[in-house]
Amino acid sequence: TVRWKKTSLSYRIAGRKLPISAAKVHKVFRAAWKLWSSVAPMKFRKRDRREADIVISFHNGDHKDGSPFDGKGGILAHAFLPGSDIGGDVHFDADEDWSFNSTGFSLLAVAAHEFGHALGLPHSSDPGAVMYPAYSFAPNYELQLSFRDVKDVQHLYG
Ligand SMILES: CC(C)C[C@H](C(=O)NO)C(=O)N[C@@H](CC(N)=O)C(=O)NCc1cccc(N)c1
Ligand SMILES: [Zn+2]
Repeated sequence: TVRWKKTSLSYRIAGRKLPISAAKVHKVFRAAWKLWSSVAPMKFRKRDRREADIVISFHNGDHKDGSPFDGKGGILAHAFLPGSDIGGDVHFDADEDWSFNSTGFSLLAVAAHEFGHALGLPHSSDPGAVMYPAYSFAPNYELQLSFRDVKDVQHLYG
């Protein structure tokens, strides 16, 4: 299993292609990190310096990392497992209708899922898990980690 050797990680939101207001995106990402840091001894700090551990960005189609996006629907985002350079980075498909309410794809739900991958978590077979492969809409206030998510992240970092 691949995991970070340190418990304090920095993340940077790169690029200008934010589909929605930067303030809202920052708020959603902080909330998504909080889901994981509330059950594992990890700290996540936003850093604007280049050498952040985790770089988060939005891209359309082929963005030269070997895993091109596919327009609306289908692949929503992907993340690289812990490691240097691109390790831990998270890419969101800029062609999706990202949203904070009931329409479109919930940026919070997808971020929580991708951040799980960035911590080293694979997909989980538990349909209620944030790490379940397929997206299922839940209102933001209802989004929470399943027992399986907690067990899996504590297995890595607990
Ligand atoms: C093979 C992977 C690159 C697929 C990609 C994924 O799992 N990224 O982490 C992905 O975007 N999967 C879609 C599958 C789909 N279109 O239903 C997804 O929704 N993943 C993100 C997601 C978001 C929120 C919750 C869950 N369970 C999954
Ligand atoms: Zn996934």
